[in-house]
Amino acid sequence: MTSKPDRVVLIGVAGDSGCGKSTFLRRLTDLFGEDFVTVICLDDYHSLDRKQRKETGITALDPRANNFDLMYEQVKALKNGQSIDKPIYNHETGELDPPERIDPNHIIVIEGLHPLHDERVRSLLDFSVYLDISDEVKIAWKIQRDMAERGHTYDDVMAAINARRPDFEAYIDPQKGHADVVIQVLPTNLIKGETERKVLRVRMVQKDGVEGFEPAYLFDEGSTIDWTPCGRKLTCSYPGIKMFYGPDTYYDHSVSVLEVDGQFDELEEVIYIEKHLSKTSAKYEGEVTHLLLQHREYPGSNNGTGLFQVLTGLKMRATYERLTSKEAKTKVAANV
Ligand SMILES: Nc1ncnc2c1ncn2[C@@H]1O[C@H](COP(=O)(O)OP(=O)(O)OP(=O)(O)O)[C@@H](O)[C@H]1O
Ligand SMILES: O=C(CO)[C@H](O)[C@H](O)COP(=O)(O)O
Repeated sequence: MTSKPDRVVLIGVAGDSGCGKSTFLRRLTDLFGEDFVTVICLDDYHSLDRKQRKETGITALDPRANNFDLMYEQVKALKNGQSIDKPIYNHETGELDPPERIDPNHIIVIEGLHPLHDERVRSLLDFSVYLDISDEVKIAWKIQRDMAERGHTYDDVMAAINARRPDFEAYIDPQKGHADVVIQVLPTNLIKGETERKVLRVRMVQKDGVEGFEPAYLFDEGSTIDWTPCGRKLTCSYPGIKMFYGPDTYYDHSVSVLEVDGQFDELEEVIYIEKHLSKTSAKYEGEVTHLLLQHREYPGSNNGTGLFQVLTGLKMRATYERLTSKEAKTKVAANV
């Protein structure tokens, strides 16, 4: 950690396993600096170990396999500036290891299956994102990772996804109704029958009316816009790129949606799109493009997943800056 924080800002990153949380977290630590951010994986609050889950038939996605009372107490303590002794779930052994000491930090990220499930934990969050990967894309990513890197067969991957589905739908998916931003990753509409899921349609669903969070928009705030960027200014080979912006309703609340379908051939040219976006929370024109270029090797940098992860990171930075400057002003006013 750098210096003792005056105000701990708490961020939630929710999503199923294998949905790109690690990539998003890398973008966040790049933005804030590693020492400034502490990431807590909520798997550490599993109350049933692997053997007990197997015996009872309760999955890790089921709230009964997780200790939300402890999660709440510990997250609240960190937010109040107190250190905690956090349990550790060991994915190698499937058991709990002895706890580790975690000190408060400027930014604490709680990431995993359930950051938005428990009302008490949710109420502590200053900003939240849900990574919503459609089944088609999730299968493609899982196959790519688990077959190539972890030695699983196609049938293993499909069996694991199917076994998780009922509890995923019951307990994980509904959390997206509570998130400030939902990043939806869907198959492209540009190519009929594309099954490789290389080309993606990505939507950034931004909740309206959240204090201090100004949704980014394209061209004209509140309008509905379909935009095919100019082929001379943004090189994009077949099937091209399409963007959309407009208002919508999501889980009974009003949202502003940004969408990119397709992929960028030349990442440097994303500046052309950035110039047409407003309220990005960038500090200078070109910062969004610069952040994407900094890590062009991260998966999704050449499409809407990278672009919207960067934009969401900037919104988190804006929240951090707003809350910490408010805290400082309150202290000055109170002469502390
Ligand atoms: N934006 C993306 N575009 C293409 N593939 C991606 C993208 N994000 C993630 N992937 C693929 O999905 C895999 C899982 O991503 P990542 O490790 O970031 O997910 P995770 O949610 O942290 O998973 P876990 O919780 O299981 O560790 C990556 O190895 C990569 O193959
Ligand atoms: O969804 C998960 C979150 O990462 C894991 O499946 C869960 O944590 C259980 O882990 P393991 O399979 O290693 O016992």
